Formats: sequence, structure tokens, C-alpha cells
Amino acid sequence: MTTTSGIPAPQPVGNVGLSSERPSPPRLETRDLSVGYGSTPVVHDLNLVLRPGEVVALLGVNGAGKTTTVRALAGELRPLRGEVLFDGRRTTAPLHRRARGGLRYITEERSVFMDLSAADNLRLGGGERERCLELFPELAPLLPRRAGLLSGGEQQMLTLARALAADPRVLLADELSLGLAPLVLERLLLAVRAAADRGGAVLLVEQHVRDALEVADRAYVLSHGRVVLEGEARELRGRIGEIERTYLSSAELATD
Ligand SMILES: Nc1ncnc2c1ncn2[C@@H]1O[C@H](COP(=O)(O)OP(=O)(O)OP(=O)(O)O)[C@@H](O)[C@H]1O
Repeated sequence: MTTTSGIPAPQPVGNVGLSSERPSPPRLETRDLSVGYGSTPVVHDLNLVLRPGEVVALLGVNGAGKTTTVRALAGELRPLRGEVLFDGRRTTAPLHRRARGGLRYITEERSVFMDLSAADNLRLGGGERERCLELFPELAPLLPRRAGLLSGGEQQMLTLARALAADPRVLLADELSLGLAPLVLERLLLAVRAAADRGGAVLLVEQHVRDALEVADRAYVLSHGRVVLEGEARELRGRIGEIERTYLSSAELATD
């Protein structure tokens, strides 16, 4: 595509991993990864790729192994078998070292420092405060307030603003939507999409399949710790029934 001045129009970074002939090298990758608790794997033989500029959704019923996968990617759980690669290099580094490489891991539990003000929470994120407020202007009047007094949705916004303002090279977002109003969820997901469009690599763990597939480029569906379906989100949007059936069969197996 060219502009009227004949200069090639900038391509959104978000499509780099998908549309160019040679996809960008993965920023984060697992090869034949098995991971779990003690010596018992709950995720088996996982091959997952996360490239710059893309949002990848990780879907599956409760207990499928999504959080376990994300914790392994974050460096909180060590592989039992197989490996995790960050920027093409095998790593067993803990989270704080991966964070130095630009990885941010956000979960519902680790959301905010409750005793600090919203402003102090943003300061701790290392990103610019103005940037946070650009992302979520609704945080401005809440800045002096103690974070513990904010609503669940406001706390999630704070968490995400803090993570996104630092322009993470990799964002692992586990269950951002838990308990959020639909409109807040939509804002959070759009902010996540925008982070990928600026070149970040985003892994999004989500219970809301349709919402996740709206903003994702690709998705993996886990069932009992194994990938049972994967593909481009635009294709999977037409296969929601099939995805839901994997959820149902997981539930049947779980009650056997
Ligand atoms: N700390 C732990 N110790 C032992 N087993 C665990 C631990 N955490 C999770 N598990 C087990 O590992 C399996 C996968 O759990 P995981 O939390 O990864 O699933 P999930 O897909 O993220 O589920 P949810 O959607 O409910 O968060 C489950 O059977 C769970 O009981």
C-alpha cells in the first residue's frame, strides 16, 4: 500500500507476524514443554509460539492448564520436560530476570499494592504516568485514592495501565476479565490489542472465548493440559461451536 505522496504507508506492527512472507522470529516459545507441580505434569508436550505484534489467546475450561502454562512462560514454574525460549534463547530464568528483558506478567491476584495510592502504584510500574492516563483517562480522578478502595474493574485498569505504560516486549495477561463489567472488559481488551499493534507480544488467557477471539490474531485451546485446537482467530471465530464442544468434553471427562 502507498500513500498519496507515493511513500509506502506504514504497516501495522500487529500484522507483522501474520501477513509478511517471513514471520518475525518468536519472542517467546515453548518446545515440547511439560510442566506441573512436584513431579506431576499437568501440561504436556506444549509447542506454543508468541511473536511480536500479535495477541495470542489461550483458551480452555477451568483446570485445563492455562495458568500453569503462563507461569512456566513467566519463569515461576520450571519445565519438567522440554524448554522455554525467550528471544530465541533457552531460559530457566526467574520472573524478575525475564522482567528485565521486557516481560510483564499480570494476573488477577497480583493486581495492585492495596495500601499504596493509585498514583504510587503507577509510579512503581516504571512507565510514565501521562502514558497511563492516556490509556485509561478514567484513572485520573482516582490517583490520590488508596488502591485497596478502588473497584475491581478500576484495580484491573490500574494493573494494566501500569504494565502497558512500560511498553512491555511480552505481556502475559491471565484472566483480566474476572468479574469485570462488559464495557470495562472491552476497554481492557482494546488496550491489549493496541499494545500488540505497537510491537508487543501478548498472551491472553481468557474465559470469554468470543471476546478473546475478537482481539486475538491466533489462539490455542487447551484441554486436560494438551492443545486440542489451534489456529488463526479469524478462522476460529467461525468454529465457536467446536471450541465449546472441547469445553463440554473436558467437563464430561472431569466428571467420569
Ligand atoms: N499449586 C498447585 N499444586 C498442585 N496442582 C495445581 C496447582 N495449581 C494448579 N494445579 C492443578 O493443575 C491443573 C491445571 O490448573 P491451572 O490453574 O493451570 O488451570 P487453568 O486452565 O488456568 O484453570 P482456571 O481457568 O480455573 O484458572 C488443575 O488440575 C489444578 O488443580
